[in-house]
Amino acid sequence: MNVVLDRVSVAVGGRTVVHEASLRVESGRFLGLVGPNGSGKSTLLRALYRVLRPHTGTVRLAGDDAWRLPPREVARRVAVLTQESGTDFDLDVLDVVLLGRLPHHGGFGGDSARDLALVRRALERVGASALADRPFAALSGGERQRVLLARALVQESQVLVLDEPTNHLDIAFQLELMRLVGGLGVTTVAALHDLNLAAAHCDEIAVLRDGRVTALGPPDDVLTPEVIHDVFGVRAHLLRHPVGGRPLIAFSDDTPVVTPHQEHTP
Ligand SMILES: Nc1ncnc2c1ncn2[C@@H]1O[C@H](COP(=O)(O)OP(=O)(O)OP(=O)(O)O)[C@@H](O)[C@H]1O
Repeated sequence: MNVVLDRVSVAVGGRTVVHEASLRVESGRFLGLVGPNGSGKSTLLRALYRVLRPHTGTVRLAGDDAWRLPPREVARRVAVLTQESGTDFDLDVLDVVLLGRLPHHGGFGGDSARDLALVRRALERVGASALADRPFAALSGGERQRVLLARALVQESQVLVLDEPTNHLDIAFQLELMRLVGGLGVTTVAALHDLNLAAAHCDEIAVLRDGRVTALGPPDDVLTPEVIHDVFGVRAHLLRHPVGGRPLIAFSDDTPVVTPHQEHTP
């Protein structure tokens, strides 16, 4: 299922924070959204998964305007893993993951043997089977993140939206999550802070700056030292990963601390 954003502008708190953003993610491709804090990544994603209505532009899922589709249909098409995904559930882990099946049912009580089998399998895939009967609220940040990924997996959607999915995760599970998501074959849009994870796993990268898409393309074309310096205000060196040759970015701390909006003096 392809995802197309066409000149999407979104305002929050009376201020436009995403300006005419256009993106196209082909079916099964993985787009990474990178950019400084406050550049509008989460806001753009919220417009995509139908939480914040753009004031101009369109979001299309397989050609259909996401804001004209019934919310349940969007929930069937798009699974979301965000930072704020329900940290206040008063439910056991198994039930939290079962919530991912809701878009496929009329409400609670529709859990079938297939649903439970999907939930068990998803918990296994994210290495969280042992947590199944624990209260969700009592889990660590990384354990919660795994469970919420399992919830997204059981949704069996064709589009996956991830907002800083590797937050809280140990390095092994960061890599596992990216590998797992990359192997699902679903269209994925992920806001990522780790440029090396983005370079290693994304088919394409969109760089947001002040709510505008300033660069878009394959990691090799986009994650250049020039773009990184321009957007993040840090000096970067482009290396090659010894295994596979993907871009590997090393940062130097010999640049003065500046915000990307300030003038840089050479
Ligand atoms: N509910 C809100 N009310 C007012 N302003 C908001 C709200 N949500 C976000 N903003 C502002 O919109 C801008 C974009 O925020 P957003 O969370 O989309 O950025 P981000 O790129 O995801 O940031 P980060 O990397 O820090 O998570 C920021 O200036 C933020 O302060």
